[in-house]
Amino acid sequence: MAKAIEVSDLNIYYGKFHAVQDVTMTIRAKAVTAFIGPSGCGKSTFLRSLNRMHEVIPGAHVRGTVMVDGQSLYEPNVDPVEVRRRIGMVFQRPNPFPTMSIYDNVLAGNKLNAKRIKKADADVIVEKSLRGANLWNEVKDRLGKPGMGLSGGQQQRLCIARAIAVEPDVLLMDEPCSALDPISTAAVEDLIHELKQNYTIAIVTHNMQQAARVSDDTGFFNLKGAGQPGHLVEFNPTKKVFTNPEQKATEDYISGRFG
Ligand SMILES: Nc1ncnc2c1ncn2[C@@H]1O[C@H](COP(=O)(O)OP(=O)(O)OP(=O)(O)O)[C@@H](O)[C@H]1O
Repeated sequence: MAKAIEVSDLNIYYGKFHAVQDVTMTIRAKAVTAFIGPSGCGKSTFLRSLNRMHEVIPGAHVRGTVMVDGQSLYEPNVDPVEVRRRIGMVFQRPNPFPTMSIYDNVLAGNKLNAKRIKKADADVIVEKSLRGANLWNEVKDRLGKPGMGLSGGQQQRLCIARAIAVEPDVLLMDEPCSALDPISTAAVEDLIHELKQNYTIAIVTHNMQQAARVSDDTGFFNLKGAGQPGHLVEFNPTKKVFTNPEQKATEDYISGRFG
């Protein structure tokens, strides 16, 4: 079930380095939220803090709160592994498990999270997830073949199938199309559009046309200067950000005057 994420006064650190400062926003359920901004402003760091992926780096920590469905993700009694199941992630480079079949790739997350899954149940999950990722028709006759044998765009949709197979509440995507050709990019963008009917989606993208095409809300992050933390300059409906931004810095960025 799609859930909203409420972020309040979030500060993110790598050891002593303050990477992201004071972010407050609501990421709406069943909508796509894009994060844009120049390199190094903390978009990926912020995205990874939303499912506690950030803290796998030694010394990385946050101050502030991230609430999903009324529960704070950073409370001491919350299991980060469970958080990452509920809030899935798709990365820049498609990363199917190279030795696994397409079928087993889809189930990889389920097998990590559960005990044994009956074959009949597994078949249902695989078909549903591949259909959800718009990949079923292309792979249904070769489910036993390696995931690595697919094209880059198909591999990325396989990774999306793997992410949705565990039925998360939220999908985080970190530049999911940056390694893809335009046709595969269009397929993934279409898929994002369909997935938002059931999921809350947050996406980091360098491509402003992509943010404008796929997202409902956009957050523009910026840096005050080298060595300074990134911060959220503007968070508004995408239409507003791209046609009538509130902040001059946003307008400068989207019109290509810097970044
Ligand atoms: N593992 C890490 N250890 C220490 N500092 C890091 C680490 N990862 C990122 N940083 C620093 O945190 C800041 C934000 O980086 P981040 O990758 O989140 O930015 P970004 O906006 O996603 O950049 P890009 O668009 O280039 O991917 C940068 O100063 C970066 O050098």
